[in-house]
Amino acid sequence: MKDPSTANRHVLWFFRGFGTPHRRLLALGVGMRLCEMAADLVTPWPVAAVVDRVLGTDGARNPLGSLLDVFGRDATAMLTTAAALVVLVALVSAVFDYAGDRTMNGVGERMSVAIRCETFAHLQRLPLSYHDRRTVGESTSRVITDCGNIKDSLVAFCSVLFPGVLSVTGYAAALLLLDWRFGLIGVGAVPLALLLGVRNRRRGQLAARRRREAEGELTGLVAEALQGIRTVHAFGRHQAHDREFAARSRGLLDAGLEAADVQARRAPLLESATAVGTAALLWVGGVGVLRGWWSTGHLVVALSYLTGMVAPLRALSKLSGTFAQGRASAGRIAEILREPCPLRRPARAVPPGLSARASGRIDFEGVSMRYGDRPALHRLDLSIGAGERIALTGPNGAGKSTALALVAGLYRPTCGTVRIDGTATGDLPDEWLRRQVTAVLQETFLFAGTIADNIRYSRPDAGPHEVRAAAEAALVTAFADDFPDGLGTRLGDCGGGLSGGQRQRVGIARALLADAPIVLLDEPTSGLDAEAERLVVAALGRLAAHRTVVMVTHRPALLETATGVVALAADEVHGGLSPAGPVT
Ligand SMILES: Nc1ncnc2c1ncn2[C@@H]1O[C@H](COP(=O)(O)OP(=O)(O)OP(=O)(O)O)[C@@H](O)[C@H]1O
Repeated sequence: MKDPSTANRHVLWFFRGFGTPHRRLLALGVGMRLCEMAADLVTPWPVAAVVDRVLGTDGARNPLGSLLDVFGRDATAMLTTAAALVVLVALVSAVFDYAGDRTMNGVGERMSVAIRCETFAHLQRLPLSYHDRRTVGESTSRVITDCGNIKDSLVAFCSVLFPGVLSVTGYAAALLLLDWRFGLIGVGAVPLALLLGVRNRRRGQLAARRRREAEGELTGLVAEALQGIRTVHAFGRHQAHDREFAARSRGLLDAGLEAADVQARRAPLLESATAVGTAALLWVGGVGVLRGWWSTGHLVVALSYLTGMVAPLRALSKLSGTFAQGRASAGRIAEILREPCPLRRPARAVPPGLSARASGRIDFEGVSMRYGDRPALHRLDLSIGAGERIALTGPNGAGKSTALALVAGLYRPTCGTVRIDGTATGDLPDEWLRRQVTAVLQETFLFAGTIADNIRYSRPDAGPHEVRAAAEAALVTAFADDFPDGLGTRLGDCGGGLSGGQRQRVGIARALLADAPIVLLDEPTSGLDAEAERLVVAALGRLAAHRTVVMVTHRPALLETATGVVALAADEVHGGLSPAGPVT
C-alpha cells in the first residue's frame, strides 16, 4: 500500500495551481514576515545592552551598547533609551505581524474559496455514473467539510506554519552568528523535537483520514434519513436509524480518541526537548560568561532566541491535528478533481449537416448498456421517425428508463450507437444535445424558489410572457392563479407545497418552455389520481404536439396517445435471443 505521507505530499502539490493567481500577494506576505523576523531578532538586544552597560561592566562587546547613549550616559537616561527601544521594536514587529498575517491569511482564504468553487463545479459536471456510486450526503460532506478543513489548513499554513518555519530558521541562524556553540545547542534542540514527533505524525495522519471517512459516512446517513423522513415516520423506523448512526459513530469515536491521544503527546514531547535545549544553553552559556568568553547580555540574547525558537514549534504542534485533517481532506477533494469530466472538455463544433434544431429522428443500433457489471439493455435496434410518439413497455428492469437516459446522453452505451438525426450522441456537442432533448420524469424535481423560477429553469432568458404562456399550456395557471401570489408563489425546500399532479404540470411547463424537438416521458402520470392524470395527460398532449416523443408508461390514458408501442423483453437484458420487440 502507498505510504499515506507520500500520497499526501502529492495531494498538496496537486493544489499548487490555486496559489498561482496570488503570487504577488504571497511575495508581499513573505516580505512582511521577513521584516517582522528582523524586528524580533532585534527585540532582546536593548535588554542585553541594559544588562551589560547599565547593570554590568561589559558594554563594549554589545552591538547596541552605544545606542543607549542617545539621551545621555547616566544610568537613568540609558534605561529610558532601552525602554523606548523595546517598545519601538515591539511596535515595528507588531505592524509587520499584522500586515503579514492579513496578507497571508487572505491568500489562504482566497485559495480555499477557489478550491471549493472548483470542487462544486467539477462535481456537478461529473457523469451520472459517478453520482450513482456516491450518496448525496457523502458528496455534500466533501464540498462543505473537506473544503472547510483545507481552508483551516491553508490559513494555518499561512499564519502559523510558514512564519513558524521562518522564525525557527531565523533564530537558529542568529544563534549561530552570535556564537557557534549557542548555535549548535539551538539547532540540536529542533531535530530532537522533530524526531520525537515523527512517529506521532504518521499516527495522526492515519487517524485524521479514518476520521474524515467516518464523518463522510455519517453525513451520508443523516442526509438519507432526512430525505426519507416521511418514510421513516410512516414506518416508525427511528430506532433502526438511531442504531445504525450510533454503530457508525463508534468508528468516528475510535479515530477521534486516537487523534486526541496523538495531540496530547505532542506538547510534553516538545517541552522535554525544549527543557534539554534550555538546560544545555544555560550551562554552556553560564560557564562561558564565568570564563569571560562572552557577556551576560549575550547569554540573555541567546536564551531569548532559544525561547523564540520554541514558541513557533509549540504553536505548530498544536496545529498538527489541523494539518493532518487538512491533508486527509485534500486527498478526498483531489479524488473528485481527478475524476475525468467530459463536460469540461472544450466544446465541440456541431457536426456538418446538422441544423440548430434537430428534426427529431432517433435510431438505436445494436445498443447495449451495463451499469458496472449489471446488465440493463441488450442489443436494442429501434428507429423512431421525426414526430412519432413511441411508448416503450416491458417488465420491471427491462431497460426502458435506461433507453431514455441514452437518448438524453446521460450515459454512453456500453456497445452500439444511439443516433439523433443520424449522428451518434457521443459525437454531438453537449450544449447542442441539451437543446434538442427535454424530459418529464416520474417525479419532477422542483427547487426552492417561485413557481415561475422553476418553469424558467429550462430557459433562464425566457421573458415573463413566455413563462406565463408555458404555464397556461401546461395547466399550471389553472391552480397557481388561485394562490395569492400566482406564479410568484414561493415553494419550500425541494419545491415543497404542491401536490404530485401540480408538480408534474410545473415540470411539463418547464419542458414546454425548453421547446426541444425531442420529449422523453418517464412514467409522468404514475401515482396520480384519475382527475390529476386527466389534467397531466391534457398538458402532455400540448407538449407532444409536433415533437418526437419517447415515453415509458403503463397507464392506458397516456398509452392511447402513442403512435406506436415497443415492448422490451426482460430476457433481452439478460442476453436472451429475442430481438427488440415489435412495433404494434
Ligand atoms: N443507476 C443505476 N445504477 C446501477 N444499475 C441500474 C441503474 N439504473 C438502472 N439500473 C439497473 O438496470 C436495469 C434496467 O433498469 P431500468 O430502470 O432501465 O429498467 P426499467 O425497464 O425502466 O424498469 P422499471 O419499469 O422498473 O422502471 C435494472 O436491473 C436496474 O437495476
